[in-house]
Amino acid sequence: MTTSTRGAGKAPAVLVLEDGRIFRGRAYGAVGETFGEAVFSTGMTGYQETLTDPSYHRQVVVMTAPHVGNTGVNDEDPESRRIWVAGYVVRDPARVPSSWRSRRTLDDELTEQGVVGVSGIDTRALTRHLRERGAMRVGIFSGESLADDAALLARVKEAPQMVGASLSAEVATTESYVVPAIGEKKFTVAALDLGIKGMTPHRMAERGIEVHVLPATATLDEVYAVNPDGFFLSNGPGDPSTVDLTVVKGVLERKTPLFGICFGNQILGRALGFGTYKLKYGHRGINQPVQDRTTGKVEVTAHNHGFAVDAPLDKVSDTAYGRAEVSHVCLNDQVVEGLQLLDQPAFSVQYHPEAAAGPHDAAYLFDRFVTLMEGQRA
Ligand SMILES: NC(=O)CC[C@H](N)C(=O)O
Repeated sequence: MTTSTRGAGKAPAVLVLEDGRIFRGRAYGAVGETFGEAVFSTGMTGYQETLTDPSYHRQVVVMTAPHVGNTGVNDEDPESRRIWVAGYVVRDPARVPSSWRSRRTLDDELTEQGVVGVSGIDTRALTRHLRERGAMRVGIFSGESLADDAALLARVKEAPQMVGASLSAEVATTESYVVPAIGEKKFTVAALDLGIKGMTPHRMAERGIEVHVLPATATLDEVYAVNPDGFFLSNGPGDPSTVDLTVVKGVLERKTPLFGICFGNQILGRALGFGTYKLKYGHRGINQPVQDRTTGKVEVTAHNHGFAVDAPLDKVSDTAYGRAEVSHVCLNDQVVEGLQLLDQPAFSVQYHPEAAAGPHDAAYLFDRFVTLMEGQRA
């Protein structure tokens, strides 16, 4: 969806929302044009992790934090091999980054990777607009010879919608690979890569898990070929209603311990027979309060989701795989943030316990997965 050229960093740029609202600023990163779904992230830090999270594929991310790029770009924090956001919107980019880890400026990195952005616009007004009207399609256009606004708006209206988009295959690995356990190997996990972040297998490896990361298209036979103690469903971009449920249902039938994160939670939900729906503007950021309904504890958590599971909060549901309940809920809006099965070892969360970036409150969920795998062996 993106075409771009290098250089001309301060060219005029225009951001056009599909409802006709327009913001004018200056080019940030590559000069050119791009289209996607406009969403906002409330994370004050962690922009490298956000940019490289494959779940942001086809989304134009608006940063509510007014200063972005202050710590530059380092080689340690990316969550995948490239930047995935379709476009980037900031108020006031840092001109001089400062960090002992910084290797280059964020502007240079965006330019290098051909990511079209815009700076110098009122991101607070834009965020309030998206909050009131909901996430919607957007285009960013920059360069010296911009077409008139009506022509740009017509192009935005031709861009694809997020509802109905099947995107995992565009971001996931095509070859399986192994992330070795750190220290003594205790378990083997088959992880379906629907757009996995690098920190996720690392969090498992830290707990003695050897993680076999499999392409999104892996079959049930390929999952069981690695002789897994557990099965993991990753985060990922797109609409969960487009995902084929054959593999996850096969895993549930065999009662293999299962853990899912974000897209994985939505897929587990659908496999259990719950619906998924699009939130008005979603949850993105690293400061979202979630209650674990099992313990009553509240965690501050990292989120990036535009869809959610439609499951009853007030009762246990009977599913094809036994009883299921909502284990976690977002305290801002009562959105379902986790599911657990009561008759077999399977659970998932809608948010990001791998915490890259984000607070580490939810790290215990990886320990829960280990406990389920231990229970299955005992
Ligand atoms: N981070 C994710 O896994 C996102 C899941 C899904 N694409 C959503 O937007 O809700």
